[in-house]
Amino acid sequence: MAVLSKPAAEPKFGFSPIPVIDISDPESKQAIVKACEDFGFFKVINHGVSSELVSVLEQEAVKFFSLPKSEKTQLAGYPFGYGSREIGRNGDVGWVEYLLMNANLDFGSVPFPGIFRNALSEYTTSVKKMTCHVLEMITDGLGIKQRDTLSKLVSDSNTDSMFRLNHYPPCPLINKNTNGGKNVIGFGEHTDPQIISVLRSNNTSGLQICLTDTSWISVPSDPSSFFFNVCDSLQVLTNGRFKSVKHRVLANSRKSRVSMIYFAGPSLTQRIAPLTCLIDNEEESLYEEFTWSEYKNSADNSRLSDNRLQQFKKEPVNDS
Ligand SMILES: C=C1C[C@]23C[C@@]1(O)CC[C@H]2[C@@]12CC[C@H](O)[C@@](C)(C(=O)O1)[C@H]2[C@@H]3C(=O)O
Ligand SMILES: O=C(O)CCC(=O)C(=O)O
Ligand SMILES: [Fe+2]
Repeated sequence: MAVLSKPAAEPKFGFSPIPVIDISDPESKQAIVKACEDFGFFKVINHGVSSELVSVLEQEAVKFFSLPKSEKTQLAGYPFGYGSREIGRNGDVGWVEYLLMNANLDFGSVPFPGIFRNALSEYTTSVKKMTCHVLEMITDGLGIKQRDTLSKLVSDSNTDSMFRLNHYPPCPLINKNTNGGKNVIGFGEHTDPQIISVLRSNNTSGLQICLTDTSWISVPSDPSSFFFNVCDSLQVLTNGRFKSVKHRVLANSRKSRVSMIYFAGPSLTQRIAPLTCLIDNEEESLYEEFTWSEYKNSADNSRLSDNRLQQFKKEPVNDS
């Protein structure tokens, strides 16, 4: 598979610079805002999501991915269902298989064992609650009076939030003798289009975030924590103050990686534009308004690594 890239730089000082936020402490709200500005990424601890629930969901996901390919592909379909190697429908590939679904699905109706369906339903409910709590800490930290300004965008049962289970099998292509020690891409570089995404994985590393256009840093795995990722729509809502972080996953030669990601998105009709309460008198709005449905359609027609916000950037106004 043509998913090889140059070897990645490892973190430089042997420690991880990724901000760690204790969300049980209300004082953390400024630290979250700073993390969203500097990294577009942070790790959350003391989150209140049951570790038992997480481990049941992971076990059920592992069982699902170990089914014969014919059984898994019965669920195939874009954009909801099982996929293998192909990501999206525009030619992207990775060393990954996945289940992708609307997070507000009636899980009672999906053709999985009861224990899997219940875990999906309880996990998405619990992670959504945590996400709304974090979004409220962010609005507080930004000094926005109405605490639910962001959380209300993702809290309804009609939102277009998504849930994804990814499985990266051990990759035999990673071998110094046969591929010169190059990386194999599990999930290619991209930003997430939604508002905020919440990732949890097993103990296998592979996730990297891009801080500048050239330097990738590895995110040490931590199965008991959640990683929050600022997405494109939150970059727009904050008029570029928060950064939608570019990220990717590298395959591992020996261990499989299982990740679960909740993409908190708005309803299809929601209008996305910089929040007026965040724009100072002299400041210009950097983005044209769009509806989530417009943005999603254009995202679905793009390649993974495309800069999807580019077409919504306003031309700078020249005063002179
Ligand atoms: C190549 C693609 C896959 C993707 C839709 C797209 O056309 C561009 C955005 C991709 C992405 C990245 C974040 C999420 O994993 C995802 C579900 C999303 O909302 O946007 C995927 C899309 C997908 O896998 O369908
Ligand atoms: O699987 C992962 O760890 C990250 C995958 C990802 O970025 C995505 O599905 O959008
Ligand atoms: Fe992503």
